[in-house]
Amino acid sequence: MKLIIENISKSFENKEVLKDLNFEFNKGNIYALLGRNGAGKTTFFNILSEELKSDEGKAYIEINGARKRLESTNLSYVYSDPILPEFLTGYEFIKFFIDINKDKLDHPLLIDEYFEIIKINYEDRHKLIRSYSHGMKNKLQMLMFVIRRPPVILLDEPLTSLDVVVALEIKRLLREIRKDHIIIFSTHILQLAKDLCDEIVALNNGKLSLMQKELLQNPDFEDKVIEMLEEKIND
Ligand SMILES: Nc1ncnc2c1ncn2[C@@H]1O[C@H](COP(=O)(O)OP(=O)(O)OP(=O)(O)O)[C@@H](O)[C@H]1O
Repeated sequence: MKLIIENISKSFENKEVLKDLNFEFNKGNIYALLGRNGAGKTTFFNILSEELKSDEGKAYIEINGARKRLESTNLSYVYSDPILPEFLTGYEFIKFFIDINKDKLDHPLLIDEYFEIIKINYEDRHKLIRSYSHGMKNKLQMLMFVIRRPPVILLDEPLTSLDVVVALEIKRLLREIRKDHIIIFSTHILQLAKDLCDEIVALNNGKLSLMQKELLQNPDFEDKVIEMLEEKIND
């Protein structure tokens, strides 16, 4: 399975943010998407999830050699600022989410079993989402891909608001499911990229480029990445 990016460009007014992106992401890998503030990482994710239209170019998904347009149903998108129905309880929301997706789910777990995975306790499950902390909302968003297991999972700075225990559990979960998915993870935390990711992709000057894998093993990893991002932005 592959996620294929072909000639994607996007400008806002006269600012060219994404410049003719071409790239292939492969199943079984967790990709760290690195870039400076304002490099266009969220814009790229918004285009993949069809929340934003590209000016040019398209994304495709190739499964068993058959290629089709990437659709929002092929992916789960975990936003850095969770967007959830605040007027429902966590439990009501997950029940609703399972109901609307039930035709697509293979052996779904019980609602409470899902909450066990993300360690939201019994009492909190029945509170309004409005009262949840940022980290709890983030965990609830994560459940959406845990339940639905779509081919492509996009995570926009998701672990920063999670406590260390839950962050570790989510990392474990991502490692466990990676073999069946394409996971792209935007982060500014270089140590996290090093810990969790198989490949590093830089978004710089509107272009995507794969960094050398050996960089992950390099003891000066952080310095090298910073150097690379600085160099590219000054080109
Ligand atoms: N809807 C919009 N209208 C105008 N400009 C926008 C819009 N969305 C994004 N931009 C601009 O596009 C550029 C890329 O923004 P984007 O949020 O994609 O960057 P990012 O890499 O996710 O940044 P960060 O790491 O700071 O979250 C920025 O200059 C931003 O101001």
